[in-house]
Amino acid sequence: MLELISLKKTYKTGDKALDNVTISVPKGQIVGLIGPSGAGKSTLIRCINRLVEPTSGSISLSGRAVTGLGHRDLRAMRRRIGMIFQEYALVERLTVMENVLSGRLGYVGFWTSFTRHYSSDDVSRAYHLLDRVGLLDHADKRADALSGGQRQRVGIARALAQEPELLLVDEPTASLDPKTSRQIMRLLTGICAERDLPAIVNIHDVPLAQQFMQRIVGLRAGQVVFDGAPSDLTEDALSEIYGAEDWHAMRRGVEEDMAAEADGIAQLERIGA
Ligand SMILES: Nc1ncnc2c1ncn2[C@@H]1O[C@H](COP(=O)(O)OP(=O)(O)OP(=O)(O)O)[C@@H](O)[C@H]1O
Repeated sequence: MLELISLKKTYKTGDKALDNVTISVPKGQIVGLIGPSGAGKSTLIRCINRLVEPTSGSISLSGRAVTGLGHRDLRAMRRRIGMIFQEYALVERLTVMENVLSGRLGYVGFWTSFTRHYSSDDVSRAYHLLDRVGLLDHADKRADALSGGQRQRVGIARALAQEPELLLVDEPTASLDPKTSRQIMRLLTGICAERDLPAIVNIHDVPLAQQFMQRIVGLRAGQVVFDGAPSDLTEDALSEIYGAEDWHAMRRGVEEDMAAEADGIAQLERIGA
């Protein structure tokens, strides 16, 4: 269980990015964080693993405090939190396998990280994860030879190699086309369900959030203005979160895209492919 209590963040510039955020996320729950640009979504994600230092409030994971930890304990705590980024953050010249194994770096000593001789347990775990994300045949490819969707699969496998207790996911599909985005969301939610892993996903695409998230938290100007099931995300609730921003445009886009995808499948079926 992740617990955030009265979390506040005011940057040195005076920008109030988070204003009294209180939420808890039980094991296995996958929460979509939505809101307009500047609402504080990235700040919230980054406060949880203290890449950004909260101004006040408390954070705990499985009953253990995250706020107030010194350097050493913070490093140990960060192992327990897997992070998946929009831009994948892979090491381009390393192989898929090496990128996944780098998820173990928080656990190994300096010499292992320097020589990159991982234990056979680490290697077999990495193979297992590559199989789960559908990349077993690509283990020896360099990361820069992969498509966007494949790169995000490596990002997911690397985060899981840490054996995290929580996943923080920052706009995982922002650089992907709609069909690949849905495949990635399906993979991510499937993995969280299998492992009873809680996740917070910063997702700017409302229809995608509604389709895949179990719970949605809407932020506006650093405050939680919606917290509920995707089915409760009515037009009024969306107006409350987004104000004048045109979220209708996003919804139209996804409907057109899903219709095109269904059309393509029907055509393939007609020609017997
Ligand atoms: N490093 C920083 N220094 C000063 N202000 C910042 C910093 N990072 C973010 N902010 C401010 O904090 C507020 C919240 O920003 P944040 O990036 O968390 O929002 P967001 O909801 O993730 O936006 P987006 O969807 O555009 O990424 C904004 O007003 C932003 O300008």
